Amino acid sequence: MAAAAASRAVLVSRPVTFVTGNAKKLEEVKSILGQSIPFQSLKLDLPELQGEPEEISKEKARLAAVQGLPGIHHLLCFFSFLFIVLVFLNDFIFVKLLAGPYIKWFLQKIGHEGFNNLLMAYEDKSAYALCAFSFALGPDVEPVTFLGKTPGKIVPARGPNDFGWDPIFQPDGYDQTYAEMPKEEKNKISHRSRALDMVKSHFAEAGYNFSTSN
Ligand SMILES: O=P(O)(O)OP(=O)(O)OP(=O)(O)OC[C@H]1O[C@@H](n2cnc3c(O)ncnc32)[C@H](O)[C@@H]1O
Ligand SMILES: [Mg+2]
Repeated sequence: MAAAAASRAVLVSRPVTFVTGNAKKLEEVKSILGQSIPFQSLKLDLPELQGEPEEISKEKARLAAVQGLPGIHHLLCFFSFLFIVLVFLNDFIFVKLLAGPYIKWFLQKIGHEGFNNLLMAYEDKSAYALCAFSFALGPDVEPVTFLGKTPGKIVPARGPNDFGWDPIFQPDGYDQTYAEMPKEEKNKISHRSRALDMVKSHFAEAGYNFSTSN
């Protein structure tokens, strides 16, 4: 497979652009990717779209490639998106009202406690964290999407409150919330690291060969 990748190696002279305005996400992506994929970050004011995770992520990558960096061809660009999707009741409409693309707004308005209060009536507090990265080679190329998922449940907040819903998400098989875990531990099992593992494999298979100075 290495030989196959080498025979179609693509020389990339620019680092990948990771589109985010969230410093905590950036910190995690830096530590998960290490030196494996050279990237720079860019904050773009993109709309928080609604719909299915994969579609939202792809559309944001398209918008980023077209609006964010006009005139640059062969641009490499990521976009990440994050969801907690509650799976109790199997009631998808309810689920979508409570979570997914609305999580940011929801957290701002009602906080961790409000989120838990809403779920009080339901015994099953199952949830999963989902991360979507869409990678666009340029404005005219269909983005490719990678989804990473970590199952768990929603619990009353525990641990430092410095990153979104980390204090109320406890992954399956752990007695700590994401917020209570050491960062390296979260990064081993998180939705984000699972999606980035797929990104890394994709890059290796595509034979991207970076020749950037940073
Ligand atoms: O869209 P960008 O600019 O990347 O930054 P954002 O803060 O809007 O990030 P998302 O749309 O991905 O995330 C929606 C919400 O989920 C939160 N969030 C994202 N990843 C998280 C994680 O791993 N743990 C806890 N909260 C997270 C984040 O703080 C937001 O409140
Ligand atoms: Mg966002």
